[in-house]
Amino acid sequence: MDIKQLKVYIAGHRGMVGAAIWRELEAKGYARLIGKTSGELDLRNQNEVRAFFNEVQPDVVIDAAARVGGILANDTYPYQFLMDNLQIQNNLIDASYANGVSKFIFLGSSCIYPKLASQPLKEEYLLTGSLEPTNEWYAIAKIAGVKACEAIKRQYGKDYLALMPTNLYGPFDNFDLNTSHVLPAMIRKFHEAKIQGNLPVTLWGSGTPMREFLHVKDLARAVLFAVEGELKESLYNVGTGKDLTIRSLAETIQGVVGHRGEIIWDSSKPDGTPRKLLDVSRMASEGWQAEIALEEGISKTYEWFKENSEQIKEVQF
Ligand SMILES: NC(=O)C1=CN([C@@H]2O[C@H](COP(=O)(O)OP(=O)(O)OC[C@H]3O[C@@H](n4cnc5c(N)ncnc54)[C@H](OP(=O)(O)O)[C@@H]3O)[C@@H](O)[C@H]2O)C=CC1
Ligand SMILES: C[C@H]1O[C@H](OP(=O)(O)OP(=O)(O)OC[C@H]2O[C@@H](n3cnc4c(=O)[nH]c(N)nc43)[C@H](O)[C@@H]2O)[C@@H](O)[C@@H](O)C1=O
Repeated sequence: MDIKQLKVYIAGHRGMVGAAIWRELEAKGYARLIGKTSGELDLRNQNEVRAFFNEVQPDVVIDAAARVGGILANDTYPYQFLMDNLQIQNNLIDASYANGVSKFIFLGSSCIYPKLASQPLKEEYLLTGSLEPTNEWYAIAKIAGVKACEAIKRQYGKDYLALMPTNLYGPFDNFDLNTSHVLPAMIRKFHEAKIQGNLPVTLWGSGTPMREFLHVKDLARAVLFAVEGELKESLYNVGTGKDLTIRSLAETIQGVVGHRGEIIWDSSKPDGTPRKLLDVSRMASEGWQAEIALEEGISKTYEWFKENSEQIKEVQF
């Protein structure tokens, strides 16, 4: 059968990641994509999810639905980050298994690895140490998802796997200053400060933590690669393999935006994990690597932000 005729359900297709995967698959000719908003189908509700799978019978499921947010949101709403994510992924994985879905792709996050693990982070470092406290709730849910896919693959030989992306950014990101991740927050803060006459910009923490950033189009390419390929393992890191300090990121974004004011570091806000650089050699050995350089990706995202500033997404809990 032509793989492009498979029914592919993208859970969370309106989010930054789900929408990018939808665009990627659509552009490659996938003709039977399925998506439901959270208003149409609350994935925390097991009965609704079971009924949906019984009716639609997808062949492939991509789980890009989750409770997602930056460091402050994770730290402020531990119960939602733990429970919503467990419920969403358990319902999706179990309904997929029960309905004979042949391929399931689960998206986790690089925060699943121990806070102080050696760098770069290899897949086998999972569960070898304590987690970063600001996001341990979310990380524990994501680890359960990784393990559920691994268990199905091991016990039933099914192609259920987990991709662990590093910090992502791109069009349709969340630009709410309380709940967003750092990169969209910096774009918005520097842009708004610039148009108000280069006012000072306040950023969080010390600026010393290091982070790795992947453009969401690259992640969507990795998901397509996993849909079309037979990846051997059940867990793959997905990143660029390069990181930088938050201070350097700020200077890069300040340059792209053209802001000429002061930067103030608010030490009352958390730094989070000191470093979480992914070892991307496992994905590279399968034949996939990132393509979009950070500065190019930031410039494109800033252009998108300016063109869509009337309708930018602000996710509030
Ligand atoms: N953003 C990042 O930096 C990173 C993200 N990831 C992972 O990528 C995935 C997607 O993240 P991202 O696109 O950034 O997040 P978004 O917040 O942009 O999108 C999340 C999507 O999940 C859906 N969703 C949330 N709760 C429910 C629910 N109860 N029922 C149905 N749908 C629900 C939302 O649907 P609706 O819009 O209809 O409400 C939304 O479209 C997540 O698994 C995340 O862990 C991994 C690493 C980094
Ligand atoms: C993807 C990943 O995302 C989260 O982890 P995080 O990487 O720590 O998150 P972040 O992007 O919000 O911050 C990165 C760094 O940047 C600093 N920082 C400076 N100024 C701002 C600022 O204005 N906003 C934000 N949000 N951070 C700022 C901030 O203090 C921190 O040092 C987890 O949810 C985790 O679960 C997860 O998976």
